[in-house]
Amino acid sequence: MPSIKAGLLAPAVFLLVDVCVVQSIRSAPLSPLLLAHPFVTLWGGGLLRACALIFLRLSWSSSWVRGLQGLQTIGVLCFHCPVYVSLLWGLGLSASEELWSWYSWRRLLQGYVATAVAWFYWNRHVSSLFEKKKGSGDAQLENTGSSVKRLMGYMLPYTSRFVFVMLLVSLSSYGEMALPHYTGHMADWIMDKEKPDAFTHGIIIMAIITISSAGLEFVCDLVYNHTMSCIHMSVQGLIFQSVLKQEIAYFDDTPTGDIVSHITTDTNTMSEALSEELSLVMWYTARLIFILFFMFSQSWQISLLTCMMLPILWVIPEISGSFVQSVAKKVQECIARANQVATETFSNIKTVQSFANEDGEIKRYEQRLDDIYALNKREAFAYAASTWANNSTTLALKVFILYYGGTLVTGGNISSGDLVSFVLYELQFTSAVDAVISCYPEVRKAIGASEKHFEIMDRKPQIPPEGTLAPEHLEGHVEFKNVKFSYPRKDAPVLVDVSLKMNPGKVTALVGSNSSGKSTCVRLLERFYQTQAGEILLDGRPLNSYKNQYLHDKISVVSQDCILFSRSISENIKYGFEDASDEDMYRAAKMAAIHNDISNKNKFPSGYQTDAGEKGGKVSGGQKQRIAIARALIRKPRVLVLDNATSDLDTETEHQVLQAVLRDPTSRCSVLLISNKMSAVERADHILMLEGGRVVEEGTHLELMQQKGAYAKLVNKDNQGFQQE
Ligand SMILES: Nc1ncnc2c1ncn2[C@@H]1O[C@H](COP(=O)(O)OP(=O)(O)OP(=O)(O)O)[C@@H](O)[C@H]1O
Repeated sequence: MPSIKAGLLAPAVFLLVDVCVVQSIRSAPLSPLLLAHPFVTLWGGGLLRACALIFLRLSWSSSWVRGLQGLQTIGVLCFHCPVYVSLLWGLGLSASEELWSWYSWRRLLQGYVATAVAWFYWNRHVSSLFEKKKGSGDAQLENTGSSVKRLMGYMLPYTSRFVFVMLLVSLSSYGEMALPHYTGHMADWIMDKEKPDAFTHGIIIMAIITISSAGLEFVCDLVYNHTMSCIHMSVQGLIFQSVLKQEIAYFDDTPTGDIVSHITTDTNTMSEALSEELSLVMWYTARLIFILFFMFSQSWQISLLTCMMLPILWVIPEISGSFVQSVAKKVQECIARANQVATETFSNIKTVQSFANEDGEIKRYEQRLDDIYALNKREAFAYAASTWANNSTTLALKVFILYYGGTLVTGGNISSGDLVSFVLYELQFTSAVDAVISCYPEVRKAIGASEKHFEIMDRKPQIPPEGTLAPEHLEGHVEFKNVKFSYPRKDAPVLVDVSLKMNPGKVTALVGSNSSGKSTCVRLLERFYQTQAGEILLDGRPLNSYKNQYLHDKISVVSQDCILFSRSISENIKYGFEDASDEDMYRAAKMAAIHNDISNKNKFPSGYQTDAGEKGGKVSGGQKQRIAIARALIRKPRVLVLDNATSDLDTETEHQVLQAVLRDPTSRCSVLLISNKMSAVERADHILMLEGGRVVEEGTHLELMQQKGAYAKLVNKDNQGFQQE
């Protein structure tokens, strides 16, 4: 209650002061000089009113009064009458009555109504088009501005198409809006005995306009939708590109589902909202302009009246709609409570029956149903009242316009045809204004959504720029020098101090318990992350000085979860290396000990053309791993990393693959073997034992077994597990 009082106090005080000022001017003995210049009195009076109210505004603490709204209201209240009278005078219309009666009670009351209407327009609709969201500042406006600029940037290559579309929209809207004009005049032409052909001409013109407008609309929609889908595709492609460029840490932090939904669903929603809503805003704005043009050219008096009555048409559905909504919400809550009783009863049916409380539960449920029934009655009443209120205000407006229009027709100001056209325009006008106002927030929302897309597009991958080295010949020597590393957003270091060397033609094995950091070493070698201290050298040069593409060609990694794509085996082996010859593919498959399997029609019915199935579902685990190894070997890498990639192979096949790789003169590369199978590790040339991110032991299998340290323990544990199995 106090807030309502405080809210009403400002307008009440302003009203009182204003009435006092106007009545003082009215009763003041005006000097003969002023009487001779009524315009000076008119404008001077307005100025005096404004000064008094502005003075009051300065001494008022209410934000509404002190804000822009207060100033606008004062402006409309004090100057609408001087402006109106001056306009009448400027147009050569009779202004004498208005000039001498502006301070009468009737005019004063009319002035307040006009001010209230103007306030409503500004407050409820016009200002909402420009308003910033609560709590957001200039930054958001700036963001929106820059997003609009960026979006325009994507539209720029299609400028000629958009100009064409705008032209078609204007022509089609003009045609459409000219129809009510002709419809109205049909009434005049039927009666016109002097021009018997006018009616037929009118019909022909209307038919031509209708067909042309529909044709233009069709072409316009076609061009517009095609252009928007081109823009959508290019934006989606750019987002995909920029996401792909991000560092691996970005993918660690961002769930894959989010990324995919962002690239597909979010961009789709944004584009659809932008293209659909923007097209609606475009169409209805064009229509609105032409409707206003035709309305004002038909009768400026009824046009002004319609504009003034429009807020009533908006405010009544808003009030009645919110009442219906609040009752509907209560009904939903009541239904939920009734459901809760039913769920509780049925889920605890044994307890209910054992206490013989069936009747009690039925009563409880019936009480809830009674509540719903009572609310349903209220909802039905509210709905009927709201529909009645909406329909009767619309009808009242029409009757009012017809009455006023009728007086203008009988007064000879407009023809009856003009009035009919006007009523038709009035129908279109309300729906066009409604459409523009309801679509605009959607366009803003879509622009807001685009900010997120641009954020991703602008994101710079947080890895140092790639190097320039791409030497023709690479030996494949790898050296980790006192490498220290911890994952982003993870404080504890994963690698504390790791030093290791890998040499061409040799197998270096990395072993250790789970989470000791083995795979992390591989990720660093692939340059997915950056070391925090120490360095990784490839042929004596820092890894970062090599080109990315070159590095990934020369270092091939096969991991345990090797993924095959739903394509042919041949396409899977040549993945990312499509230019490779079939001979290269056979060579790689032979080295990976999979060629014989693929050539066997019982296992692979179409040989290399057999489809691997989704995620390689049609291929066994061991075959999948060997195909993945062939995929790595086809590139003739200088460093081959097998990170648990031979877990599904028996020890003999694994050894056979490694020997083939090491013996082959063209691919005599450095091999890093990470495996939980100690039998596979045994044959490595050099073994490093990792524990807590440190190399705790290193040497050959025999040397390490003799040390009887951590490695020996691991081997013994593995053997025990094997024996138990
Ligand atoms: N992307 C990541 N972000 C944060 N922490 C990670 C990430 N990947 C691995 N880790 C953590 O780093 C540590 C070492 O992981 P790593 O995968 O290198 O161990 P591993 O020795 O290969 O283990 P396993 O034998 O089980 O595969 C683990 O504690 C793991 O939880």
